[in-house]
Amino acid sequence: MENIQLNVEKTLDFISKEKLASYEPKVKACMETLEKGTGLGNDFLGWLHLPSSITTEHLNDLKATAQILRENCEVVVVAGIGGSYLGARAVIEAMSNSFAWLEEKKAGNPTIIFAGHNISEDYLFELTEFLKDKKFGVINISKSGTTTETALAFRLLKKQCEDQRGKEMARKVIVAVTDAKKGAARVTADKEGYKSFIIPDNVGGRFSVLTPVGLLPIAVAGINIDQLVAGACEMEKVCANENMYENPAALYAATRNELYQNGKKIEILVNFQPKLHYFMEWWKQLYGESEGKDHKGIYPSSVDFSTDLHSMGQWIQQGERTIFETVVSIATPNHELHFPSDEENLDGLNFLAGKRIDEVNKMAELGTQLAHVDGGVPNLHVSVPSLNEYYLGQLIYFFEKACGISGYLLGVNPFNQPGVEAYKKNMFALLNKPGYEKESEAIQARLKK
Ligand SMILES: O=P(O)(O)OC[C@H]1O[C@H](O)[C@H](O)[C@@H](O)[C@@H]1O
Repeated sequence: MENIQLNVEKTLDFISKEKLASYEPKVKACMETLEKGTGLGNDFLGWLHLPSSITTEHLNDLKATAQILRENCEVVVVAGIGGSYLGARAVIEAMSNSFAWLEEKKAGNPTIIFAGHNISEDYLFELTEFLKDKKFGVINISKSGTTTETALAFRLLKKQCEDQRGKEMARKVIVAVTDAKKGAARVTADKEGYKSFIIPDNVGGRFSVLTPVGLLPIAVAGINIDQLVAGACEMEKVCANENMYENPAALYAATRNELYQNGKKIEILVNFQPKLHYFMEWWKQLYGESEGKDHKGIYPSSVDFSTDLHSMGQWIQQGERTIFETVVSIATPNHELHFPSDEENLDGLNFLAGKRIDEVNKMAELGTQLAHVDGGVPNLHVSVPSLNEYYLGQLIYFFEKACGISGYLLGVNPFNQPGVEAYKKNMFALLNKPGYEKESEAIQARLKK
């Protein structure tokens, strides 16, 4: 079977081949540091050999739990934020029919919706209203078990589920994915007797999609987790290659770091397939939290083309030349649709008659690549044979491995996120959370100035 392929040819007008080649020993050293666990953040390397360590027994346990939720729920609400949300959403959106959410909700094939990733009163009000006449279940996902957004949504959902479905059924259709011992989500799960799955200590949130954090909701959505893991396993092998040119993760890490050294401070991840929108959101957290620290790091952004060619296309073509693009391109669509011919040809589109829609999309992609490279935007290209679980698994592992290497090349700890705490501290102080008395006083004094 083919694998995903990375092509960096279209960056070579901007960085030298020789300079890129000089990364080979550095990349090799970073890979060794990851393997030996001798680098910064080395207590968070559980993702590195995660795919190949997943057992059939574990997958069966996840599938059995997923089946209980599928059988007993018309809707399953997945509560989580950041790494406890984006991976599941990325895969579920990529693998679902774009209009499935408009169909009637059915037990046996529940609709998945997400909560706990914002603090919007309107969102939560509308969600609780929508759930009023639904047989719903909840997957409560939080590694720390204390994240405010998720805990807030879960308290509302737990109560509503118990009120609507009774304590006994609620116990059946509420599942927790959290730490083995710590945190409020663990305490609640143990006390209420919920089925629970453990997030390993050594896997950070943004690297956790192949743990129950991602696998459980993905299985509940009826998506093949065996294939997802199989794809990741294949990439685990491919991305262990010491030859940089045969290892897409190594080559991607080297190329983007050399571009960064040449003033390309922003990476835009591009898709021509709207189902990949949330995959790009997942990627942004992965790279943003891993590399954006010590006043360094490429700013990860994303666009959905051709939609955004009609909004951000202008900026990309002619704005400040500090950007490069990485296109994730699906080679063959899953469906066939031919453009019809029209006798009157009032719209003048008969030159497209008989063509597949994807042929037009591919010409948009090629035309965009040529235009943007001409306009001074280096272009990396990741070709994905087709959009399925297997290749999503490959993409996930490829980007994770590249992220580890890239962070070490940059000289940061890719596995922590200390900067995220600053807003939380202020919010807790402003809300007078017990334990934040000093901070509350200080922040109130500051606001009075
Ligand atoms: O899984 P949780 O502990 O609830 O954390 C959810 C997310 O929130 C945090 O603030 C971090 O920035 C993320 O890295 C993490 O994935």
